[in-house]
Amino acid sequence: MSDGDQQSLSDSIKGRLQTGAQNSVFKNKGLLDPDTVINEDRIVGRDQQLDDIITYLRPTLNGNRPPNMLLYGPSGTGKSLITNAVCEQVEELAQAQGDHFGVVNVNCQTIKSHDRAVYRLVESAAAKAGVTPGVPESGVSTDQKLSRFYEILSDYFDSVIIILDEIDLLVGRQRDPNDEPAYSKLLYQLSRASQLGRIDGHISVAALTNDPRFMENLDGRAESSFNPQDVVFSDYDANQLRAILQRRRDAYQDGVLEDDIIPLSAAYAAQDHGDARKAIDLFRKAGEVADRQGVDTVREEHVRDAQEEAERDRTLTQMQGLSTQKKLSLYATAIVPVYTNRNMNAVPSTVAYRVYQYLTGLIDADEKSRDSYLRYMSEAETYNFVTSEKRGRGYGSGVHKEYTFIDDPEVVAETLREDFRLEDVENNDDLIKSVVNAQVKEFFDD
Ligand SMILES: Nc1ncnc2c1ncn2[C@@H]1O[C@H](COP(=O)(O)OP(=O)(O)OP(=O)(O)O)[C@@H](O)[C@H]1O
Repeated sequence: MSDGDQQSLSDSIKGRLQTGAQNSVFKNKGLLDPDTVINEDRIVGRDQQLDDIITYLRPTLNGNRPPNMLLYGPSGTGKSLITNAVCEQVEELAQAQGDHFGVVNVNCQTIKSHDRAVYRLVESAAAKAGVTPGVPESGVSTDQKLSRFYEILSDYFDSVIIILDEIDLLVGRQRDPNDEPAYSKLLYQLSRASQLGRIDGHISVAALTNDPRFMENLDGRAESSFNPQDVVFSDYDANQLRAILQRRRDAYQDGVLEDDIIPLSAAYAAQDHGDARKAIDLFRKAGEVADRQGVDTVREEHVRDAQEEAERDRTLTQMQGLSTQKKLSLYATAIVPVYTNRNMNAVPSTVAYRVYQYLTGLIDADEKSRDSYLRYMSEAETYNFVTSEKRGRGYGSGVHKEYTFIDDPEVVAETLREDFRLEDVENNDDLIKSVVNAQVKEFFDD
């Protein structure tokens, strides 16, 4: 490519990028970003929870220790938002009166062990204090890390709130189901720390969870020393979700939203337990669909498309978490309607199980019994991948089940094939096709 050609290609790319940006239906898309921390004036409702948390944290500003808190409710009901909003204000007021108040925030979702959790606390506290962690991530005991954590808190803060988000997911490596979960041990240590004089200032813990029975899983010692004040967050209804979206309406350009967009996004999210995160995601995705189509208004059909896309993504994510045997059972069932020459929606379990048996041989996996296959498929039914119906095939022929896929079986098969072991299957496509057709023929022509 000559220099001139190169230049005109860059200009054309630049031009297309700029045109795209100018034509977007969004004005401030960041407002609909899941991680954006919004201003208080965009928070809708939650007055009771705000009041409670304000009451519990107020003592901090008078030099007293606030209580521990347990905030629970389904996902997307504002637990993190409200907690962080109050903590931010406490931080500002404390700073104004010359106190050192700190918020140490850790999301436990991906933390695999108690030791890792303690290290994350060290990292977070060090970042807040503007110092280095001062202990290595590995090679020293958990107790040394914990001591460093307490040292940072004592040296740099008068009072600290430790926010442990999704605490119920910090289970740790339990060798035995009766072992104490990592969160129980951590809560015990943190809530005992100031009582035992291991920290000079005040600390209190705010644990956030979706699990209303969280306290039941705590060890007795942890339960009595943690002893939190509860703050309950309930589902939002469609009206509340509507109000939440209304206050972020300026994420869009003026006049691009058709009237039904906000009510429809809110209604879809309300059907699905009233999760504000879902409502906001849907509201944003509808605009993304409109942008992709290059149109300048967001219409009802864009919300419906976005909702379908979201459902599909969720299904696929769930599917990727299945064990190999379950994937194989589902895959064997999905390829029957895809590969058969007949027009077929409902897949007889007899056919699918034979295809399953053939596939286990092909990829050298264990062949499970027919009952196991049926069990795996019942599970697939509870995940909403398929629906099933019992069918008799005439006198003396017994009863079998028939499975119908909720999503397109071709998409299901493709997703599952991405799994490493099912890649082998791809290389034998023609063979599998002929096995499927032979089994279908045998079943229906018998
Ligand atoms: N009352 C509200 N007003 C405005 N926005 C809200 C409100 N409640 C939640 N949101 C928004 O919904 C999204 C999810 O809220 P948040 O993260 O606080 O939920 P959560 O209850 O902590 O969820 P999870 O249990 O999944 O962590 C965020 O983008 C937040 O800004």
